[in-house]
Amino acid sequence: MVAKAAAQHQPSHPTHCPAAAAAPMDTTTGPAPAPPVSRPAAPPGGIDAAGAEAAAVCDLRKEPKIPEPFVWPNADARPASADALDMPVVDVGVLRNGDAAGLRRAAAQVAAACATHGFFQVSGHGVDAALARAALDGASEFFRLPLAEKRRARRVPGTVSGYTSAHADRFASKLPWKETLSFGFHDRGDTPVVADYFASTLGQDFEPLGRVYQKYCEEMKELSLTIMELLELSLGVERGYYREFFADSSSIMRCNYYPPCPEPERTLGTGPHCDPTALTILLQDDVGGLEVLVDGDWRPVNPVPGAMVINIGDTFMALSNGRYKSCLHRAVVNRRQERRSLAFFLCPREDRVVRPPPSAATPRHYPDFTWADLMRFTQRHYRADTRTLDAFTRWLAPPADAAATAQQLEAAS
Ligand SMILES: C=C1C[C@]23C[C@H]1CC[C@H]2[C@]1(C)CCC[C@@](C)(C(=O)O)[C@H]1[C@@H]3C(=O)O
Ligand SMILES: O=C(O)CCC(=O)C(=O)O
Ligand SMILES: [Fe+2]
Repeated sequence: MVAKAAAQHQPSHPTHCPAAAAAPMDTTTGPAPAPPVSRPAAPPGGIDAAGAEAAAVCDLRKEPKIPEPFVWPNADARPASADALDMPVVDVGVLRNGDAAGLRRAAAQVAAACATHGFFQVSGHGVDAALARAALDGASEFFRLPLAEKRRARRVPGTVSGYTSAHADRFASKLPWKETLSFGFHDRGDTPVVADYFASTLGQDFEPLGRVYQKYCEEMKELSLTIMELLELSLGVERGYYREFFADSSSIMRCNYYPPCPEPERTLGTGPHCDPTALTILLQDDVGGLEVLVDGDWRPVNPVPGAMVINIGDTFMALSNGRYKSCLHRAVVNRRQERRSLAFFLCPREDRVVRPPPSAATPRHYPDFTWADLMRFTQRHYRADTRTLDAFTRWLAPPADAAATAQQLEAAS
């Protein structure tokens, strides 16, 4: 069974979108975040990380009760308290068909959504329906494999790529009731990096699935760049600024698999968080489970057949200098049905400096940073939650008084 573990300290979650309260960058905020919260060594007689992972969600579906490490605080797991979020389904086809009125409508829909809860859905995206279905079904095919086969792709510590079960190799409490398979995507060279990842990690039998995800990621990138054009238009910033910023992007593809759960009200498939990345394109199946926190209420995002869910992440919130909001969301699970979702996380090239366009840059709300640094922060030092960007900002540049204290301690020693 998953090793018992000390609870991790996590800040409580504000009841509104934190960015909505974003003030100009304040370098005098409190002390740097808690030190890196990594998985404590398994207790004597406990099982090690690999054992914990093996005993995690894969083998637990048959249990009548969920193990303690999967139990989340009520504040995080409290039930949805309102109707589904009424979010626009924006027809992004208007960016290509010359419909000027349609374009103005789409820009207005996106502006209203992104300046509040940061979520909207898109139709007219041009992603082939058969490809989307193959990508979802391919996820089921992978997650149905025996654990030993899935573990051949297990996550390399300190990176985001690979297979994990409940993140039991990283965390010791508040384990998410999910399995995930993540891999990187970029098209800066001629190599089909996703197809190669599947063939090299899972073997020749998985070449067809690797080609499905290679094609899927290529289409996700193209859709991301189209959405960047719409975001430029809706923000009134220099045309091409965001599209060019992500032309050489490095992104993360994540397949989420949420098994049925015997006690869904006590755990979460994915805990409350803001995506640290720039933009997320989520293809979900028809089960439902994604919820967004809006004015203190968890609001379900109902699946719309053929549409894809888009949300702003921390990196784009910084690129818009806080005008568009990266907001708290989570995924709940249920007793009866498995659920699958495919999240394409658009990220800048690792070394690009994240900085808003000149027209939107004063006063600055966030410091310059690179995605490489923010990604490393989430993979090695801080479990992404609702305060990741604030914690990262403090981690990057501790407030002056903290630096002075460190010098005094240094001098006194
Ligand atoms: C950069 C990333 C870290 C996570 C995957 C991508 C974007 C979303 C992040 C995540 C899903 C936010 C909730 C917590 C998390 C640990 C998870 O539940 O998977 C996050 C991902 C991660 O750190 O692997
Ligand atoms: O599965 C979902 O609906 C949401 C998952 C999510 O928010 C994430 O993986 O970042
Ligand atoms: Fe997310």
